[in-house]
Amino acid sequence: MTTAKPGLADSVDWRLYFVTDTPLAGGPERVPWFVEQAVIGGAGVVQIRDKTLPHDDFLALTKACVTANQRAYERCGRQAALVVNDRLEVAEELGLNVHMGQSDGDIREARRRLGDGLLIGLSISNQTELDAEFAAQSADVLGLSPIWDTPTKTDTEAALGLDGAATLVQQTNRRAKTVAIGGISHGNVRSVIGTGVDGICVVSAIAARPDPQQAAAELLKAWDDSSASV
Ligand SMILES: Cc1ncc(COP(=O)(O)OP(=O)(O)O)c(N)n1
Ligand SMILES: Cc1nc(C(=O)O)sc1CCOP(=O)(O)O
Ligand SMILES: [Mg+2]
Repeated sequence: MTTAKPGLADSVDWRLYFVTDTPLAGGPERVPWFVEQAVIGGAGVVQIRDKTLPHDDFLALTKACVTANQRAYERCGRQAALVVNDRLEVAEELGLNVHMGQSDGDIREARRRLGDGLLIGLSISNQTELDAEFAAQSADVLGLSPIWDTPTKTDTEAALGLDGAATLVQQTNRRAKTVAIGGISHGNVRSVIGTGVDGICVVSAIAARPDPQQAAAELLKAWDDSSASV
C-alpha cells in the first residue's frame, strides 16, 4: 500500500485549505464556527490543528468540527475534506485524513493504519525531503512550508519564497498534490497561486478575520482572477 486509492486526491478541491487556530478563534468552543464559516466561504479542505489540547478535548473539538462541516453542507451544499493535524490516533478513530510533519512519526505506519481510503499530507521544506518521500511515496499531498516566515508558527525551516516553491512544484512532476503554507495573505495570494501549487493553505488570513466567510470567499476568488495567467 502506498498512496491513497486512485482518484481520491483528485476528488478534493485543494484551492483553499483552512487550518484552524484555537487561540485566534477565541477558544475551542469557537473553532467549529470558524470551520462552518470557512466552508461556506469556499474552503475545500479544513485541518483541525491544536498543539496543546489533551487527547479527549482534541477529540471532542474534532467531532464538533465534523458537525460544523455537516452544518455547512446543509446551508450551502458543499463540505470540506477534514484533516487532523499530527494526531494519527484521532484520525484513525474518526476516519479522517491526517497531516504529518517531518517529526510527527512514520508516515508509512500512518498509511498502514489509515488504509487507502484516507488522504495523508506531509510537510516538505526542501528537495532532500521531497526526494526521501518519493523514494517510497506514502503522501497524497505535500505542504510546501513555509513560503514566508509567519508569526503564526515560528519553529519552521527556512522560507522557500516563491521561486523555491515553484521549483519544488516542478520537481513533484504532479506525483502528489501540493499546497503552499506560511505567510499567505489576501495581498500576496495571487503570487503564490502563480507558483503552480494546487492549493493555498492559511491560518490567520481566515482565523484572524472578523468575517471568516468573506475572507475565505475572497481568497478563493483569487483563483478565478489568476486562472488566465496560470
Ligand atoms: C498543509 C500543511 N502543511 C504543513 C504543515 C506543518 O506541519 P508540521 O511541520 O508538522 O507543523 P505543525 O502544524 O504540526 O505544527 C501543516 N500543519 N499543514
Ligand atoms: C501551521 C503552519 N505550518 C507552517 C509551516 O511552514 O510548516 S506555517 C503554519 C502557519 C501558517 O499560518 P499563517 O497562514 O497565519 O501564516
Ligand atoms: Mg505536525
